[in-house]
Amino acid sequence: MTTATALEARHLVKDFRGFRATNDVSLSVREGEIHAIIGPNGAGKTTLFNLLSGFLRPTSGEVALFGERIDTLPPHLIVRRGLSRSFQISSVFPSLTVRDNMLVALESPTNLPGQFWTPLSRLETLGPRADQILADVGLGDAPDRLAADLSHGEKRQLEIGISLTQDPRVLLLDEPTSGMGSEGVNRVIALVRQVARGRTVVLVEHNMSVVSELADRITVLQYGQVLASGRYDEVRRDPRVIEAYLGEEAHA
Ligand SMILES: Nc1ncnc2c1ncn2[C@@H]1O[C@H](COP(=O)(O)OP(=O)(O)OP(=O)(O)O)[C@@H](O)[C@H]1O
Repeated sequence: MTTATALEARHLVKDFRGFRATNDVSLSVREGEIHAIIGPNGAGKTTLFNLLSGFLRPTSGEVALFGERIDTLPPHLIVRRGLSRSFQISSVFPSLTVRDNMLVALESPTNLPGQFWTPLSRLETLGPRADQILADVGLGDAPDRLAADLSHGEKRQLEIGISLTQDPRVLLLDEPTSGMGSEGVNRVIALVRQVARGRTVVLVEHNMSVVSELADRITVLQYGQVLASGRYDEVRRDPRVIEAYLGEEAHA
């Protein structure tokens, strides 16, 4: 049985005033897999993420979602096609409760056709959906807490919950464990596994133990180029990858 390609980059190039941050990157993410993008600082991971989600336009090359080009679309239309990315914590409104944050996300313009304000009755129908997603991301017992009072890890849970309001087929997560202690990291690993059920996940991640726990396949970037791509256990043995990035860890 062949697996469909969910997300594909074809010869992507991104230049910033003469500096080539993304250099002929081709990458294929299969439907249903967890795919990690790794690489040293400055390798071009964030730039690639921005290209995949439409927040940057490529200088050349293409991005395709389930076989259809999306690199010419604005981000909100890419979301409607089924690709959603977690934003940094800034997408959370600190002065709202956890549940109200979910309601705001559920009634955002990408979820509802053009209406600036939402009638109370509509918000009420969104409530059960908000509660379900909060339960899925492990915040089912915290609906009335102010987002400002959440721990760093809980904010990331809420943030992932917000990206799930779009019910994406492909979810992009940008360093979901950054700044967390081991307890938070373990919680996020479990959460990513849970949200990956029935969808495709692409994540940028620095923590190699998280990558080894979660990723079916990885793509290693260096100097804006793909150094290696494939199954985690194969790629970690690639001498070029050991040399460039994994270092001591790969010898362990
Ligand atoms: N808007 C921009 N203008 C100019 N240069 C940029 C811009 N965005 C990124 N760069 C450069 O492109 C290169 C890749 O940056 P990018 O943030 O994509 O790397 P990264 O792998 O995500 O790094 P990190 O792990 O440190 O987050 C860096 O040298 C960076 O300075």
